[in-house]
Amino acid sequence: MAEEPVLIWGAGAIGGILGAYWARAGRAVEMVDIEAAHARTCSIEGLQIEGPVEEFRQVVKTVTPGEVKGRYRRIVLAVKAQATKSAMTLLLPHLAEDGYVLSAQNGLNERLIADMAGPGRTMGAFVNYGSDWQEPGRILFGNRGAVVIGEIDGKIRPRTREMHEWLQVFEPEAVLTEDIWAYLWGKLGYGAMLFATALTPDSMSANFADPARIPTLIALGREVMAVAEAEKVTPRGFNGFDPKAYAPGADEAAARASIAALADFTAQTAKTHSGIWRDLAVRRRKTEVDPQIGVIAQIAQSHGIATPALTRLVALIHDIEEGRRPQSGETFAVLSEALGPEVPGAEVPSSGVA
Ligand SMILES: NC(=O)C1=CN([C@@H]2O[C@H](COP(=O)(O)OP(=O)(O)OC[C@H]3O[C@@H](n4cnc5c(N)ncnc54)[C@H](OP(=O)(O)O)[C@@H]3O)[C@@H](O)[C@H]2O)C=CC1
Ligand SMILES: CC(C)(CO)C(=O)C(=O)O
Repeated sequence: MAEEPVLIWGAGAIGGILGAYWARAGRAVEMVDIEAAHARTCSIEGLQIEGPVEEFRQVVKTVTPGEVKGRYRRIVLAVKAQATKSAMTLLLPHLAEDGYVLSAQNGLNERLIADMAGPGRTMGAFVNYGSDWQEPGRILFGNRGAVVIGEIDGKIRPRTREMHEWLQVFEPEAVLTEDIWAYLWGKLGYGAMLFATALTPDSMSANFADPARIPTLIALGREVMAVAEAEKVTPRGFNGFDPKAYAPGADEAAARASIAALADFTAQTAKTHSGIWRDLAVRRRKTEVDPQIGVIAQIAQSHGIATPALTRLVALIHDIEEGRRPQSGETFAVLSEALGPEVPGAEVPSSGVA
């Protein structure tokens, strides 16, 4: 009997790459995407993966949500966080009773997926490879990065091992964890910094290497790690992000060493700018700031923790989304200002937008 396909819901930068690698390895995989032209190209001419990691073209059967038929036991969700609810509404009729949704996203989407599908039908993943959807049928694979999979209750089941093995087809160093939340919170710390880099036109690496911006980047990491601690999560590190370096009371030198490692890691990718920067500067659309960063500020409030940098960051990203501010060094300086004069770089330049 033919193997039952894994369904990837969202065939963009993250989902499309998984689909292309799995199909190339002969795995049964199908994809769903709302971009009809992209779905058509992936199905007929093939999805072109390009960039320094590997270049190949691979046909992967891809349909639009309205064309999905039947039920699937294994669905990988790879849409932006703000599309999670609408994508889940569309996919739930196609999720088998004994199936599950594996989130391959940034943020705490597993919470919403568990609310909608049930905790028993939810699995988590943390992904840190870098990729950009370029146009229908073309994705840039900029760099390899950490890939981790785990159950939201921490228990490793046969299905977890099965999907770990699938992920290893794509990333041989993929990790199977009993604490996926530790990685997701680690990525939230790094993610907050990435949102700050997107306030500017500069590359991720240039931001991490800029002495004037480093104290603010560290402050963001610290705010997220303080909230993680209040949530009783001990974040795990990856690709230069060392969560202990940003923990309450940690040494400043450790945080600076982690920022230097992030400058180095992000210097070695063909994806020079974050997905957030790309949403703002290239796709001209809303970012994941509310479900990814706004949500941390909300959780912080429930613990009575102040997060001035995260709160200001959310407002500044909204300003850029809505055309009230440019992506500029001045906009970054407004973020630094939220931290008070003791943080270097906090003074807004006279030409800046207050
Ligand atoms: N790209 C990267 O390097 C990394 C991304 N991530 C995270 O991975 C997640 C996915 O991001 P990424 O792959 O970059 O995003 P993309 O926008 O490249 O891909 C998502 C795809 O899903 C489509 N889509 C949107 N809504 C639906 C829906 N309801 N049903 C089916 N398809 C839909 C999108 O179409 P449309 O564009 O028209 O909305 C798009 O083609 C995000 O949480 C991101 O933060 C994590 C690590 C790295
Ligand atoms: C930078 C990256 C690819 C993580 O490495 C990311 O998560 C993003 O673009 O938002």
